[in-house]
Amino acid sequence: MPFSVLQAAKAAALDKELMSTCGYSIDQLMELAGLSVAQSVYKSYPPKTNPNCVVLCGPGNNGGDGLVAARHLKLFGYKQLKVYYPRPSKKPLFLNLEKQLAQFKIEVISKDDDQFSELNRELETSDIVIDALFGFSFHAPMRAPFDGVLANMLKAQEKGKKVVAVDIPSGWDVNEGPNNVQVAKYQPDVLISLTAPKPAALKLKKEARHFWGGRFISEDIAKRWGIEIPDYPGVDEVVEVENN
Ligand SMILES: NC(=O)C1=CN([C@@H]2O[C@H](COP(=O)(O)OP(=O)(O)OC[C@H]3O[C@@H](n4cnc5c(N)ncnc54)[C@H](O)[C@@H]3O)[C@@H](O)[C@H]2O)[C@@H](O)CC1
Ligand SMILES: [K+]
Repeated sequence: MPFSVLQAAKAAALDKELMSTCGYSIDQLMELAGLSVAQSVYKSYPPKTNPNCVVLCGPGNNGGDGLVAARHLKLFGYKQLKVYYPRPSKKPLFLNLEKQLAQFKIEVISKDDDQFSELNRELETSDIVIDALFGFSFHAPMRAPFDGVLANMLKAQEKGKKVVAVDIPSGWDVNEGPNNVQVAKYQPDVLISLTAPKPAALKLKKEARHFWGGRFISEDIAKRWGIEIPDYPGVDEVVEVENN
């Protein structure tokens, strides 16, 4: 099915509305976002054939979605699971997510050298790389160390690793797509759009798979914001949509 899109400013405003007048907390939305990501990964690259996964987490809520997804992926059966999180947040929500990962014995790597040795070791042994670096609050150009993280992720993708992007491929302009030199060649293999796809999703390569996740919008909100909610199958948190 084709999809309607939500401009960058609207996506941020809707996010605010959900967490104010609608009564949601960020923890709730992030949990459902991360679960959507994990379900999309499972549908695209099941653990039986792709058991090794590294989750690259940025400093904001997009990174938080990645931390949640890692926990669900462990429960879904991914054997070798690592989190690469070079600028960990000190906010209680994020500290708690890290504690939860520790309970599941999922290693979180927060230190590295200039050569990104730790990152590259994980990329080397992974089947799947989850890009949870930046979402709808990103503004180019990408600063260190994330420019280097992204460059190494792209090299790994050239070697055949599968890249799954959370909400927006990191570094893409939310409205325009890959419009700057750092990400000119970046195309994820899978994208999970949260709440609703942003205009950048229209720039996905034809072969990419695109899932719509974040099943937390009521019909009233959807109508008010001009979002056509897709038909989620059964109890799934995600639905696959056609590339426009
Ligand atoms: N309602 C929704 O749609 C929900 C959205 N969530 C996620 O939250 C994301 C948005 O989160 P945030 O607003 O925290 O923003 P992001 O996670 O997109 O990024 C913000 C962080 O990136 C840093 N940053 C921005 N530009 C940078 C640059 N050029 N170089 C280096 N660092 C840079 C900022 O200082 C900040 O720390 C969404 O994309 C989605 O993934 C979910 O967690 C919850 C539900
Ligand atoms: K991302």
